[in-house]
Amino acid sequence: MSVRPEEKSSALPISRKKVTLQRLHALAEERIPITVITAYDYPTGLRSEKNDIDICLVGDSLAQVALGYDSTTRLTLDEMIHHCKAVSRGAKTPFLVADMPFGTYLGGVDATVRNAVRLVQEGGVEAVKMEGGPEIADIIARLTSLGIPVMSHVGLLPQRHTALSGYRVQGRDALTAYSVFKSAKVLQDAGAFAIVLEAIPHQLAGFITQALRIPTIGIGAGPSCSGQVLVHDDAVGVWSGHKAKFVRRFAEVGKGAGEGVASYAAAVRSGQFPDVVGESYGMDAGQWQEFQKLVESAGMTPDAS
Ligand SMILES: Nc1nc(=O)c2c([nH]1)NC[C@@H]1CN(c3ccc(C(=O)N[C@@H](CCC(=O)O)C(=O)O)cc3)CN21
Ligand SMILES: CC(C)C(=O)C(=O)O
Ligand SMILES: [Mg+2]
Repeated sequence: MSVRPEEKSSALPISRKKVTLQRLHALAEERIPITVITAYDYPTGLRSEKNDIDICLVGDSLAQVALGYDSTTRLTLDEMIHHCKAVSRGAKTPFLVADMPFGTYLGGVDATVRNAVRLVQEGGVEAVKMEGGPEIADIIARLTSLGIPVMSHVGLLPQRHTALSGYRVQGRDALTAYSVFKSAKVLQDAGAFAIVLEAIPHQLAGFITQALRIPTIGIGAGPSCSGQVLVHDDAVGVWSGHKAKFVRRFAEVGKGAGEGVASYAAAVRSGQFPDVVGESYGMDAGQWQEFQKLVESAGMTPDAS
């Protein structure tokens, strides 16, 4: 299922039909790169809807990007559901996936099923994503068997940054590369419909993509994956925190937005804004006189001298 840049041009006619699992597998088989972007609220969900995104991911990166926490481990299930509700009102056509927040799939199979059901039922998402390897394979198998599709996520696991002593590229030596590959295989066999490969060497990502039946979605994993994902705020240049090496900014919205806010404040301070809004906001002279009489007869003349 690997995708070579020179093969990417033979694109199928873009379908604006609802993206389904079947469609995602067809894209991977045809070697048409799958486009994935995160969304955290209604406007970003709507942006993925309007710009032909295949998968919209309510990533737990929203902890840092949208809520200002210092780690994704701070995000609660209730907070995630709140954001999923907003995104799902905007992103109707993309396949909608939510990250299961840290801790919500670590308390056993039954508790995990309850939490995933809440994301689907209350949050309105179609599938869940979870970070980890063989240690969560039984949970993935259970959810899949119950009809909740699962996207898995290996390589750099942000929810484990403490255990991993930071956000580090994974699989750079033969042994850890083999372990990432084995994990991917086990997760596929457990029933995952796709797998995120985060921050691993491009050769390893290409190898895994060729070896698996399910699509691989890369972030910092090179061009050979079946698809790519980026954090929305990284892609449009809004995120002002740490910029990982794999990030490319496709717009500078943060700069433009900052200039807008600064210009607004300057215009208010200088009296350049606002103008008098005439016409529909106007009061005719007669009504204005009536108003003044009402104020006077109520003895409510202004205090100001
Ligand atoms: N804005 C944003 N973008 C993301 O991609 C993202 C988040 N936030 N928050 C949740 C996780 C955290 N992620 C991260 C965070 C840091 C690095 C990072 O600093 N990577 C180093 C690797 C250094 C190395 O191992 O040599 C880098 O410089 O790219 C990578 C992914 C990915 N996710
Ligand atoms: C970057 C993607 C893969 C993610 O997990 C997130 O945004 O939380
Ligand atoms: Mg995540």
